[in-house]
Amino acid sequence: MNTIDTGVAPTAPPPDTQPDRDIALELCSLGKVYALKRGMFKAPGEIRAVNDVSLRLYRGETLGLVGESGCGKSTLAKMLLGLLEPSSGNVLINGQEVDPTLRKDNARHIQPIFQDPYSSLNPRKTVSEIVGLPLRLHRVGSSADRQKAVRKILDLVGMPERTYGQYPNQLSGGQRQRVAIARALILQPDILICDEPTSALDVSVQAQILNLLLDLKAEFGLTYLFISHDLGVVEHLVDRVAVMHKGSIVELETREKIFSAPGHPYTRMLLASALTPEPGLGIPELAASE
Ligand SMILES: Nc1ncnc2c1ncn2[C@@H]1O[C@H](COP(=O)(O)OP(=O)(O)OP(=O)(O)O)[C@@H](O)[C@H]1O
Repeated sequence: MNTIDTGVAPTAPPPDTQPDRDIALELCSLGKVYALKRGMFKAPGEIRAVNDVSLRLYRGETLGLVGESGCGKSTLAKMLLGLLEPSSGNVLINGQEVDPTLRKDNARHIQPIFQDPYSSLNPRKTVSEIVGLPLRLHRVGSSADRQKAVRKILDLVGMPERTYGQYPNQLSGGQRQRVAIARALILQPDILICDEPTSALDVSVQAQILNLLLDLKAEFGLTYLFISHDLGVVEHLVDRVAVMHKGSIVELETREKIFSAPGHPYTRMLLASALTPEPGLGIPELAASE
């Protein structure tokens, strides 16, 4: 997507308070400033990548986070996962503050699915080793229990048994993403951070993976933060949408409201500039198998 300059200064949406709902993930005035070193052509400085973001993910919902490239989506995701320390504010998972030094503990509650399954899978490990590794690291069960759990989850994500001993380079793109999903789920987290999980895949495979994510959410009652610049995909998947612009959330509304009556000028420009979804992304009807 091209850079859009609306000339509109980000303004915070009204506070998100739904007192009767259980909060899975809460971001409190989260900020990240990257320091820039002096280069040959540039003076030292800083980039405010995420600016005072407060958001709640209610248990069982899918919240879409949309915005053009460079608006701070991945920086935000990394802070939620404890992969990057916030410059200000904090993150609460199930009411507990995330401590970036306790990444292993966080991993039991929140897991990522990234855009490129190839680079996120260890090329020297087999499918079952990759999926079983979190269980070994967390010392869950006996070796036999772990093998059973790995087979169960691989079956659930639609991986054929013949692939269990294969390496990532022997798999299709869609299969690699299925393995990444199985690995994300093996510790039974409550929350998945899906950062552009289908944008590296062919359109037909995208739909299968999105269907799979929908099925898994229903089966395990998961909460998703679904980060995407593809508004066509977001419209099919999410309950609410947070629109991010220049590091700030400028609008947070239900999917219906965002797509039928967007309130912020930036949201309107984003929708106007979005490409029409490609044919074949009528997600619910497509089969979830490869
Ligand atoms: N490690 C870093 N050091 C300095 N600046 C960074 C670093 N990582 C990201 N940035 C800058 O922070 C801003 C937000 O980047 P980020 O990757 O979070 O955006 P994004 O919305 O995820 O973009 P994309 O959709 O292209 O991945 C950008 O201006 C980017 O150049």
